[in-house]
Amino acid sequence: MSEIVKSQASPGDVVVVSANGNVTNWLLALIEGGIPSGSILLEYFTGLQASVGFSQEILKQIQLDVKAIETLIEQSHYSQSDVLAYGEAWSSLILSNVLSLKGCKAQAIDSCRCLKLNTDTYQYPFDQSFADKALGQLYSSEPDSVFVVTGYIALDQELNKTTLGRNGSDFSATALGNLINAPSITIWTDVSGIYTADPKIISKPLLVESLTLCEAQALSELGANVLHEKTVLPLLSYKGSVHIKSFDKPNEPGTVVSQEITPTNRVKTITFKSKLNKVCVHSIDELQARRIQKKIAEKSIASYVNGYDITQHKLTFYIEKSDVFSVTSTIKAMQHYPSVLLSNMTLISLVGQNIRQDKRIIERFIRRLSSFDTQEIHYPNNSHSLSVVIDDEHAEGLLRDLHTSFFYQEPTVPIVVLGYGNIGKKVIELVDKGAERLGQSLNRSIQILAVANSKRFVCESNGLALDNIDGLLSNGNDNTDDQIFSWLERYAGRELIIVDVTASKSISDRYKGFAENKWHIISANKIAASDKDYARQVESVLEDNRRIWKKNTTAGAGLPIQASIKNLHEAGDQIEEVSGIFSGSLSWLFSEFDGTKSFTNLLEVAQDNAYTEPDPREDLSGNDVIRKIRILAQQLGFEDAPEDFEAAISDELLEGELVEFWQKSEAINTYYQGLLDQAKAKDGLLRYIATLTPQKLSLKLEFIDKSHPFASLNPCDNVFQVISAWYKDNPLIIQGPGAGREVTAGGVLNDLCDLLRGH
Ligand SMILES: NC(=O)C1=CN([C@@H]2O[C@H](COP(=O)(O)OP(=O)(O)OC[C@H]3O[C@@H](n4cnc5c(N)ncnc54)[C@H](O)[C@@H]3O)[C@@H](O)[C@H]2O)C=CC1
Ligand SMILES: N[C@@H](CC=O)C(=O)O
Repeated sequence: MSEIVKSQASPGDVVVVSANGNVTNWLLALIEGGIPSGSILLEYFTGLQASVGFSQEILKQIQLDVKAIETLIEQSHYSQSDVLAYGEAWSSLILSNVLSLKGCKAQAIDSCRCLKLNTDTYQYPFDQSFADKALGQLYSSEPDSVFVVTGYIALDQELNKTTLGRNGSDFSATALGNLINAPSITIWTDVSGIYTADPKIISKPLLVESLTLCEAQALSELGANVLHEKTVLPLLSYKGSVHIKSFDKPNEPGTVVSQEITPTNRVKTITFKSKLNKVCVHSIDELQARRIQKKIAEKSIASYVNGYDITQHKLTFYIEKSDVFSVTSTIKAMQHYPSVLLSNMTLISLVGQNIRQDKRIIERFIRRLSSFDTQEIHYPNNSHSLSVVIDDEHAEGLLRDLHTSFFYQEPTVPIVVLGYGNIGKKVIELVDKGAERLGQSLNRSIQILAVANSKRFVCESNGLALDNIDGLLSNGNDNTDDQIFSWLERYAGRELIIVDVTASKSISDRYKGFAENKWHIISANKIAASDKDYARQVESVLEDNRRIWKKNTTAGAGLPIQASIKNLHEAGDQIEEVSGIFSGSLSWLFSEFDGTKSFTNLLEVAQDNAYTEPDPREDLSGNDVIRKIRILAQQLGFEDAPEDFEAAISDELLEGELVEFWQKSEAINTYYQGLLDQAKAKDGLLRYIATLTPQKLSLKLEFIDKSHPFASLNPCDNVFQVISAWYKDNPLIIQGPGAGREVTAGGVLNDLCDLLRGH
């Protein structure tokens, strides 16, 4: 902690400390007779001194203090607060000493010098003028020091030391921050901030980046551990920002709470409070009910789902099991008769500013509850939360269901199509035709929010009308500098699917950003997926954010080669080799090219049929197949094998710009006529064959025999021959069209369905 303070604090900053480790519990145990002496404290601080290296004088002081505490307790001459206050006092002495030893001038300050409560309860506010005077003196006498102030302790109205209850140090910190008008307050804790749900129950929940004050308050009232109700009280009048950060990962951004945060009107987090008991007090009027609630609050006991039934004259609420005795005796002392109706109940609440004003959120919440046997739904007084009570046994299941529903799935999934060429147009046409049926079968509707080509984009938050995208695009917004992404910023953090049907490197370079924005990706574009290091980074961010990257069409268009490899792997097969013809355009060209039409004529037809890449040289050079090989190699675990790739054309024919390429038609035709002649001479066929093994990734232009398994293909077919432990003597063959508008767009739709099903 001292390293964090040293690197982050400047002279004049206030650091509020709580007691080290278990010290408060041990002091309490000493008072209550749970432990006979303070030797455990002495052992602890001796060990701490050895590891942290604070001065021997402080250790001696602590030893004297522990002796004095033992004597006080023996003679029963003590107040509990006085004894408990030692924990924080020792912390502040140790931290200020360690900081000074590290060259950061620091002063230990007793918070009773500056924090005085105005009331005799734990309620805010503290005395501003008392704090101003004390802190003014401190600042003028020690202008170049960091002040290490004891948390948890303050003076009460009669100037007696008092403790501030559970999470008292955080309370002291926000109170002091507010009193001194600090621009920001950081609460250092053992978690990286506030999560969308308890990480002990939900694996890898999402970090909540920011909370409005209303959200923080609602959260704290629902018993959130990181943000206690009292901690939030001073923030109601505080103008700065509060950061909740982890001392283990100080460079991570954590969660920020501030009045400045713009409300998103969405569910930000789901709280979970288990082991609750329901208490009921019958035959009381509303005033008596309020008195009971006030008394319980004064005892610093949290009660939830408080409700007074005017017709039945009864008050009901939930409390933690450990508070039952204290609460029931308090109520009995007020001459009322409480009964404990239910035990082992859990309160689960959605929190987000104004969520109760959103009918869709309420409906979705109720729909999720319908498959669970819940006790009661509660609509708290504020409009920022929505709660349900369920028995402990079924609570985790409900939390998981709600968490998936509210953080990983939108009821209407927004889709953005990047690329409006051969494949993009067909994808939109298929979505337009099939969206309703798709929505029904998946129980989630889909909506295309935006479509872009390299020049223009169109967008509509409520979904574009898909029957006239051409018309819309002709008057669309400028996209020459990828301006669509400025518009898309509003969807950062929300579930959205990017469909990349461009062949663009600049779009591929944005995949990591898509993943960081918590967007799913479906790509037909092969560039990102074929770069193994980049693909790994993208996958890792997506996994952390529980998002999916589907890329089936990047090899074999609509053929299920990637899914088959994955299934065989998962089922335990060992794939030894995958070989075949992976280029749809070259497969078509080598089938059709018999010398009657020129090669470049056929190449133009292949381009019109959308078999080639936007730039057909990518096919002839081998680049397109090389990308497919690299994509499959990653799935096979062969990605580090040496590569031996050969182009399907000579290098000089590829030189220059695309227009120059077409100007070289004659030379290109002569080149391919030469290859055809060679094939005929051998009574063979020309094929561009890829082979993947753990030892080698290769791509070769070959003359094969007419009886070869890769000889009899339909024009444009791809063939994948898989040899594995299970398919050894008789290989698995996946064969069919490997390029074209329908098959590829159909493959993209398949990916979309799989993605929406969570595969
Ligand atoms: N044609 C096929 O059979 C198959 C194609 N693919 C892949 O699908 C992708 C698209 O192929 P086609 O539709 O044939 O290409 P295309 O050239 O017809 O369409 C590409 C579209 O992307 C747009 N674009 C380029 N840069 C952009 C940017 N920065 N932002 C937004 N849009 C941008 C272009 O304006 C164009 O509308 C390629 O990556 C290709 O490798 C994958 C499997 C099969
Ligand atoms: N240009 C590609 C299209 C599919 O990926 C090919 O020829 O196979």
